[in-house]
Amino acid sequence: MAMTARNISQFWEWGRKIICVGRNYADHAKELKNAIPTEPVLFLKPPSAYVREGSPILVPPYTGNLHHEVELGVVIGKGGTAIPQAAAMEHVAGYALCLDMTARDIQDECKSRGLPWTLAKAFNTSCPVSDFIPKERIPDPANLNLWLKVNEQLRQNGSTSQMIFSIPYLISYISDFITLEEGDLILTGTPKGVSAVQEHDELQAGIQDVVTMSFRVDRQD
Ligand SMILES: O=C([O-])CC(=O)C(=O)O
Ligand SMILES: [Mg+2]
Repeated sequence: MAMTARNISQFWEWGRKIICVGRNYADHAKELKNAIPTEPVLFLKPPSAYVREGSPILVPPYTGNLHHEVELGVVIGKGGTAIPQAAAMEHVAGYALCLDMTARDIQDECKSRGLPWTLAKAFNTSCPVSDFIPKERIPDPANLNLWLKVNEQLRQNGSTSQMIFSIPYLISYISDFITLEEGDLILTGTPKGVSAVQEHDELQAGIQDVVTMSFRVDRQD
């Protein structure tokens, strides 16, 4: 069989890790009554969390409060450990619009019991992802409008200029502890406006004039 070169524009098929940053927007930290972090809050999703347009977001049977979180995803093109902030953008191949689907009731229970967020954040279809956006199409990732609608109603509308920790800072910080590899994805946190979704809802999200995507919500059988 002929070897075919892997194409970064299908990074979700590579089986690489998804590193998520939490509480990176003060307005979202406040709406959930969390303190403003002094260091990035990190958690992971497995690559089995990816879902692409055309397939539904599945509500796990154990949650009664599934939330949307619209986020800018940063796709790593060149791996590294202890990457200095000044070189961080050289490690970026591009971007993707992502949702960090969250079982909020399970997360609340995990928080109160001091347990990890895995079942709240890492279940199948917890990471809907848009087409790959090459880096050249987003010259200033620190000034992008992100929005999300549920059944045509605007729920989230924020700007990446509100991030507490910048993309270069996050790449540098994460790579001090977790080696970044080509094809990894960093979810950079959500602005305010998170809310519950139900079976049969239609979610639409976009990055200003760059990309839009839509997903239907279904119940898991
Ligand atoms: O669950 C949370 O609120 C943390 C998080 O992912 C975010 O801020 O994007
Ligand atoms: Mg999030």
